Amino acid sequence: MGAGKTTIGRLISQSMDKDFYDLDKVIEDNAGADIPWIFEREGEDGFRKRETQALASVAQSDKGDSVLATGGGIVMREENRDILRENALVVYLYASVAQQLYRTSKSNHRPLLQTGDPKATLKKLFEVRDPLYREVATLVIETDSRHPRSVANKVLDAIKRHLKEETTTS
Ligand SMILES: Nc1ncnc2c1ncn2[C@@H]1O[C@H](COP(=O)(O)OP(=O)(O)O)[C@@H](O)[C@H]1O
Ligand SMILES: O=C(O)C1=C[C@@H](OP(=O)(O)O)[C@@H](O)[C@H](O)C1
Ligand SMILES: [Mg+2]
Repeated sequence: MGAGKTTIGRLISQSMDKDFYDLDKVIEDNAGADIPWIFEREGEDGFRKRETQALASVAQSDKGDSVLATGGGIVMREENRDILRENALVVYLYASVAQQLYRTSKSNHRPLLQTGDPKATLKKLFEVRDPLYREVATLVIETDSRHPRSVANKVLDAIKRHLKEETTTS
């Protein structure tokens, strides 16, 4: 949370002239309710079920030609990691816990952080999720000391380099 997935995803989709989806928005549209409401009524489990359904449906309907920003917890389920690996070039936007805390502090739309100690929560989630992101990612991009436009340019360059390497080695 706060790595910049939604912000950077939108920027790179514009630069690449591709459609952009934010999985949280897909979940909200399907549910006709926002994420805090889903967590309140259905708990995290209910949200995760909706998240997997939404990911599977985007992966199935999309021809692999769009940019998808996921929610931060997408790597928690093995099923989701398999879908990502099989259908996408996955970019892990790395942000330190300090940056995550700073960037998420302006919004109260993340139910998991509506606790007395969001820093401790982010730290705990980071310890579990960072290795899972590294396992599933094609590219890892560091975001801490960069503005969104500069992160987006770094992602675009890394994708171009990766695709070029893929064509020269195949
Ligand atoms: N590289 C960055 N540097 C500074 N602020 C950023 C950066 N990336 C995103 N932000 C800001 O942090 C907040 C959270 O970004 P968001 O894209 O919603 O993250 P995520 O979708 O990963 O939770 C937003 O206010 C956004 O403008
Ligand atoms: O990390 C998580 O478990 C979550 C991250 C959120 O998305 P962002 O990572 O875009 O904030 C959203 O999916 C939900 O609040 C749960
Ligand atoms: Mg987001």
